[in-house]
Amino acid sequence: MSILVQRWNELADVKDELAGRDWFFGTSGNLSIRVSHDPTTFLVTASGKDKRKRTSEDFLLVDANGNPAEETILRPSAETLLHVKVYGKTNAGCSLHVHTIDNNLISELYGDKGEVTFKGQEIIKALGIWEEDAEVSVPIIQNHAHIPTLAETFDEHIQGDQGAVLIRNHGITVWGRNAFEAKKVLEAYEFLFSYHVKLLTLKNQLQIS
Ligand SMILES: CSC[C@@H](O)[C@@H](O)C(=O)COP(=O)(O)O
Ligand SMILES: [Zn+2]
Repeated sequence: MSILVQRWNELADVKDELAGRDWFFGTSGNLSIRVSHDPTTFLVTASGKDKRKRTSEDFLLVDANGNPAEETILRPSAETLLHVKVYGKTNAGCSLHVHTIDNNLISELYGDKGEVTFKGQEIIKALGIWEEDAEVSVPIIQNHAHIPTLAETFDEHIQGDQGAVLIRNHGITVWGRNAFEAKKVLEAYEFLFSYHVKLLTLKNQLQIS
C-alpha cells in the first residue's frame, strides 16, 4: 500500500472516530495528515463536506502552501492555511480542528485572559506531562474572519510538534507527531473543557466557590 493510501486510511479512521463523538456540527471542522516532508505535502479535508460521511472525495493532497498538489475539482478546507502553518513550523504529522460546545464555552469564558489553565487532573498525563500537580495552558486567540490574519495570529502560538490553540467562539486546533497523538491530545483537552464547564455549572447551582 502506498504512503498516500496509508495516510488517507489513517485520516479517514480518525474522521470516523471524531464523527462518532459528534464533533462535526454543521460541516464544521477540518483535519489533515502529513504525507511527505521534503517537499511538504499533506492530505486535508475538502471544504464544506458532511464530515460524518466516508467518501472517496473526503480529502485532497495539497502542497506546503495549501494548494492542490494534483488535478482535482475539490476545494481544500477554508482553514487549510492553519494546517500549512503547523507543517511549516514543526515536524507534526497530523492536525485536527473541531468545533464543540465545550471548547466554544471555554474560549468565551477565558477569551479576555488570552489563555486557560488546567491543574491537578490525571488526564494531563495524556499530554505527555507527568509531574505531580502538573499545569497546562491553552492560548486563546481572536476569531478573525480573514483567514490569512487568523493563520498569522495562530502561528505565534505554534511551539513544538504537539500543541493546541483555542480560537474564540470558533473551535480548537491541535497537532501531534502522528494521528494517534493528535487525537489523544484533542480528547484530553475536550475532557478538560467538559469537566471544567460541568464543574462551574454545578458550583453555580450549589452556590459553592
Ligand atoms: C461550517 S463551520 C465554518 C467553517 O468556516 C470552518 O470554521 C470549518 O471548520 C469548516 O470549514 P471547511 O472549509 O469545511 O474546512
Ligand atoms: Zn473551523
